[in-house]
Amino acid sequence: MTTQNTAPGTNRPTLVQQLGARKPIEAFMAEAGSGTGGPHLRRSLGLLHLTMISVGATLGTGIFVVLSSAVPMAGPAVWISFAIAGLAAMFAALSYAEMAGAVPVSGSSYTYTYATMGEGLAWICGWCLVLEYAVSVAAIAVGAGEYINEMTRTLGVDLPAALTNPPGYEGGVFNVPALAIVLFATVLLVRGTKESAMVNTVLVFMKIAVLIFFIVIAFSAFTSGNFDPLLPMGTAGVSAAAARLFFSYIGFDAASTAGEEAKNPQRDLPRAIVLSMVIITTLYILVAVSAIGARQWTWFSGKSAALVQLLEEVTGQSWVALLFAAGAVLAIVSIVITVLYGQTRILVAMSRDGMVPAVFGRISKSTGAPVAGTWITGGSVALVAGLIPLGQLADATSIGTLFAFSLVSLAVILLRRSQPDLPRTFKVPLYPVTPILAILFCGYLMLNLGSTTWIVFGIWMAVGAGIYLGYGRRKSKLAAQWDSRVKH
Ligand SMILES: NC(=[NH2+])NCCC[C@H](N)C(=O)O
Repeated sequence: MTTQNTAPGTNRPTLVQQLGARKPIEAFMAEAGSGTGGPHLRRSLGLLHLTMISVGATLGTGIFVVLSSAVPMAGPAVWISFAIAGLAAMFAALSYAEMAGAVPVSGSSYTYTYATMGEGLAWICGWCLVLEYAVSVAAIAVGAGEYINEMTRTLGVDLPAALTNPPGYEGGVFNVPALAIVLFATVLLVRGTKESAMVNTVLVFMKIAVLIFFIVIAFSAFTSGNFDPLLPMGTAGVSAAAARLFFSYIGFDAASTAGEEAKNPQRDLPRAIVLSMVIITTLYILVAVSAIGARQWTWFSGKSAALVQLLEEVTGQSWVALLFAAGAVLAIVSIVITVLYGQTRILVAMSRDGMVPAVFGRISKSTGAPVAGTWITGGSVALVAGLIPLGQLADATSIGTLFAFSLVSLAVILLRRSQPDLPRTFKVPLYPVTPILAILFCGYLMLNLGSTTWIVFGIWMAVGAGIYLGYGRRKSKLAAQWDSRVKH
């Protein structure tokens, strides 16, 4: 190691210069593609696997539980709430599709922000992504204990609460199912991307099958009269429910973290992102329409597991509860695989820029995966999931996610202005209306989240700023090159 670059020379940028420093897109592409300086990620994913990564990260526990709280808010028009939330998500997804096609590397919104808005916002974005990915995946894994408990109870075995809940929550000591699922995903990811993507694809098909089973059964009890009156809670109820439902659409961006492992990223990433949104929105609206068709909207209020109860009543069978609990566990496993995958790839990109330690970017020669980084990330998430009840932090993930989404839409606009001739395999329709609407939608939903959530988010960002000033600012590769740029 030479001491030249690390010496605090007078040529280093000032804080303001460094925060605004943008890294050229050509530099991202060269680092990602060339494989200089050691093994690099392998290109093994086609359109199906990429789409299933996004569907896997999105289609989750949300849809299994959320109807019970959304139907009383919106009435039979809840399917319109799903459509509105889906539209908001689709606007953001279109922006992701354009950026992923133009800058197909693994850092997702962190990279897009670095290229268009500078290091400061890029770090903030990367730190928000840790909320969206690592923290949210731990929060989701925590729910696994509940469903596994439900499954074993149907089979006549009652697992001790001490082993299925985090400490301080219903007599819990350690949430073993949460730990086990995260470790399973970690081991799988260490073995290789292709293997993980294959397992994920199978799991996604299974969870889609459970939802289709629900849709078919519920439609068999369809009564069109249940949709009259359509708007008993007024249009305000419909939009409040839409804000609540947005959570169930988060995750479609996961494919954009696979930029360096896609066989044909320019073509397939935009397609995978848009396709996954179409699949998810269709399924959600069908679930909502069939559920309301089967039961009057007032029936849903106060039922925590409305979908399961509905199936039990319509079929008269109790094993459907087991099927649904199994569906929820499968959903959690595939979310954990895909979201953990995304987090490790974002960290690979950040480590290349010096924003996080180099160990996160070390790719194994034999598996082509960032093995050390995956163990560190998976191990930490597993411990957090087993030990910490994540209530408040989980809510803050929505703000972090929405913030990252709005940055991506802003990046679309900035990049169209700064590099109009950059090859783009996908362009958002109705530019600039679509990205502007996406930003407005995200901002509106952020404002709708409670004040405690904002405080938690503020604390999270303050911690992030501290880490940047203590680490990223000093280690930034871009700032180090600044030195040489000025010298030569
Ligand atoms: N990238 C993520 N944070 N994915 C998980 C989001 C939660 C998922 N949409 C659900 O309904 O359960």
